[in-house]
Amino acid sequence: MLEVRGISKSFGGVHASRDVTLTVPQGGITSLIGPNGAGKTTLFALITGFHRPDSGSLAFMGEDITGLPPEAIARRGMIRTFQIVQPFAGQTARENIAVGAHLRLRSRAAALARADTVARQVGLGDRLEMDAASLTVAGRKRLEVARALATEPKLILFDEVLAGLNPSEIRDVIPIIRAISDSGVTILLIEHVMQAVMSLSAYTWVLNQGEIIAEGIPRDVVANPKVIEAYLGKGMAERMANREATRA
Ligand SMILES: Nc1ncnc2c1ncn2[C@@H]1O[C@H](COP(=O)(O)OP(=O)(O)OP(=O)(O)O)[C@@H](O)[C@H]1O
Repeated sequence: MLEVRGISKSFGGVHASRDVTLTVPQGGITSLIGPNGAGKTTLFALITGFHRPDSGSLAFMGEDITGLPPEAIARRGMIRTFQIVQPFAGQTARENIAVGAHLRLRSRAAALARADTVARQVGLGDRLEMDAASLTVAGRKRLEVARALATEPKLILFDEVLAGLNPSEIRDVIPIIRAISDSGVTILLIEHVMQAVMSLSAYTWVLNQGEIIAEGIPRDVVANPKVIEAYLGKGMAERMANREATRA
């Protein structure tokens, strides 16, 4: 569905993406993990046209999308969410979600009706009249998901939709993500909450310093010494390996 081929991007001397190649299959949920600063958000921004790659190419649904702006990519059916949700203050949750719906619907009434439908899908049906700025963090995260869904995407890139939520809020949102996937929308998520990565995603790529260092089913990937080293640092990874060896 999405093919990322040899994408690289530097900011000054920082190689935020180094020759990243991956293919997201149609249907289901896959994920992108990696320590802070690994280049996950940058890769989302490159895929969805917010940054231009220095080299490499992107194809979505079999068509080249390299260099297209975000709106053109969204029209083709690929949308991202943002880690920091910034709703339009002074507008209701319904109006905020309708902004997404306007990508495909010109009529105000149709966009507002679509907003109502997706708000119910994400459990915001009872907060449509609230000023979006007064939503809680969990409410804002749902709003961001709804705004993306309102664009009628084929593929959604979720950037840490669970960040900042408490365990019970996370438990509430996981079934919503699963239901979106079951409705036929393909999902690629960036997530630090490992429990969610393990329970939701069928396949994961691990980024470190802009590079993919491992990929596979999450259970195997989190046991990979290279991945443990990337998260914990070399010293800690070696100590863990020694402890395992002593136990065996
Ligand atoms: N616009 C930019 N200008 C300069 N440097 C940038 C820019 N965007 C990202 N970077 C740098 O690129 C690297 C990757 O950052 P990125 O935000 O993609 O990582 P991340 O894996 O999403 O991190 P986190 O998990 O903390 O959100 C970092 O070193 C960051 O400082």
